[in-house]
Amino acid sequence: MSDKFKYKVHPGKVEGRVNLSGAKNSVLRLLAASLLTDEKVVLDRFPSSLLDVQVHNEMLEALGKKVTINNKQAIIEYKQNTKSELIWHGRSIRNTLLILGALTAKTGFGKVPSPGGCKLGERKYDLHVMLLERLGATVWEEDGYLCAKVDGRLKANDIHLPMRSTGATENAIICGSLAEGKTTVWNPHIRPEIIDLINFLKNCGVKIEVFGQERIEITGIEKLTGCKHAVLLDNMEALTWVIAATITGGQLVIDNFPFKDLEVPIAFLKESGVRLYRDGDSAFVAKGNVYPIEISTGPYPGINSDMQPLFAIFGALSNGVSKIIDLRFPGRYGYADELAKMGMKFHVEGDLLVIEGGTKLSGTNVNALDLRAGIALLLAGLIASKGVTDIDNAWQIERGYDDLLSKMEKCGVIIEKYN
Ligand SMILES: CC(=O)N[C@H]1[C@@H](OP(=O)(O)OP(=O)(O)OC[C@H]2O[C@@H](n3ccc(=O)[nH]c3=O)[C@H](O)[C@@H]2O)O[C@H](CO)[C@@H](O)[C@@H]1O
Ligand SMILES: C=C(OP(=O)(O)O)C(=O)O
Repeated sequence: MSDKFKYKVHPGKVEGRVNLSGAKNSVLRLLAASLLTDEKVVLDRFPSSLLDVQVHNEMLEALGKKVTINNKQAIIEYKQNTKSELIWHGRSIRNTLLILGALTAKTGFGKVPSPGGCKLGERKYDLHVMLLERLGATVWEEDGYLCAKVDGRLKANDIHLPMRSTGATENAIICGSLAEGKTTVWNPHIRPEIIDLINFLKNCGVKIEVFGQERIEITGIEKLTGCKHAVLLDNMEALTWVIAATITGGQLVIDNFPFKDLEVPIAFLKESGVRLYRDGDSAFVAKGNVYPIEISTGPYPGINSDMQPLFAIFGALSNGVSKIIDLRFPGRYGYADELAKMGMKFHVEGDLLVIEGGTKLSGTNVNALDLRAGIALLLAGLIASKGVTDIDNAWQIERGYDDLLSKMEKCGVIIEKYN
C-alpha cells in the first residue's frame, strides 16, 4: 500500500491489555548515532513498522550501512565506508539534522536533505548550525541540502543553548562523541529520550556526564564500539492509550508503563478525572471521568508539545471550557480546525487555544495535518456519537505509532485502512 492510505474509524471502546513499542523520538536518534561507529549495533524493541523509521533505514543504507530487521530487532552493520553525502529524492525527516552532525563528526563532511518532520509553524535549525560551528565546522545550504565540513576532527568546545532544544541537545551530544576534547552543553534539554541516547553512546564507549539541567559533559573518543541496546518505551504511546481508554469508557491494562517519564501529564489527567492505578510495572486505567483541562507545554518534566492535541480531545469531551497554550511551538493548533468539522467548538486568542467542550462529535471526512493531529482525530472518531470518521493522510499517524491498528483491534476497536 502506498503512503496515500486513509483510515476509517468506527466508534468503539478501548479495553483489554496493551504493550508499548519502542519510541519514535528515541529510535531515530539512535539510528543517527549508529553512523558514528563501524561496528555492529543491535537495537531491540525496534518499532519497525514506523514510516519515519523505514525512511531512516533507507537513508542508512544509502550511506553505506546494512540494516537487517528481524521482527522487533534491528541489526545495523558495516557494508562499506560511510558515505558523506545523502542524496535523497524521497520524503525527508527532521532527523536529517542529526545525520548531518553524525556524518560531519565521522567523516569530516556531511550533506543531507533539508529537515522534514511535522509542520508545526516555524521550525528553525539555527542552533544546530551554531553548535556545529562552535565545534569547528563550516555550515552552508545548497540546492535543498544542508552541508557541513571540518578539517580533521571536530574540536570540543562549550555550547550554550539559549533554549532547551531537544534536537540541538542531541546533536551536540552526537557531535561531541567523536570530537577532540571535552564538549560541555549548557542548558540542555534533559528528557527520557536524551538519557536513552546518552546510555546508548556510553555503551559505545563515550564518556558522558549529566549534571542535571545545568550541563552535560561529553569527552570525545577516536572510535566508538558497537553495542546492543533496547529502545526506550514510547511515553507518547502510553499517554495515548490512557486517554483512549478514559474517553471511550474502557478499562485497560498497559504493560511496562513509563510512570516516571509521565509524572506531570498523568498528574494533570488525574486531576481532570482519569483513574490510573499502578500494579507493579503495569498501569490499570479504570472507568474515569472527563473534566476540563488547563495546560501549557514546555520542556521535560512538563507537558510535551506533542501531547497537547491529545489533551485537546479530552477537553472537547468534557463539559466546560478547556485552555491550552503551547509554549514550545506556539500556534500548533491546526488540528482544531479539523476537529471543528466533527463538531468541536473552539477559538484561538493570540497563542491560546480555548475549547468549549461538551458538544457531540460526529464522524466526517478529516485530514491528518501531522502526526499528533492525526492521532487526535482518530481518538475523536472513537467517541463520535454518529457516523464513521475518514482520515485523509493517515500515513502521518504511522510515522509515529507502531502496529497501531493491530493493537487497536486487540483492544476491541476497528479501524480500516484503505486507499
Ligand atoms: C524527533 C523528535 O524528537 N521531535 C521532537 C523534538 O523536536 P525538535 O528537536 O525539533 O524540537 P526542539 O526542542 O528543538 O524545539 C523547541 C523550540 O526551539 C526552537 N528551535 C529549535 C531548534 C533550533 O535550531 N532553533 C530553534 O529556534 C523550535 O522552533 C521550538 O520552538 O522536540 C519537540 C519538543 O521539544 C517535540 O515536539 C518533537 O516531537
Ligand atoms: C513533532 C514530532 O516529530 P518530528 O520532530 O519528527 O516532526 C512528533 O513526534 O510529534
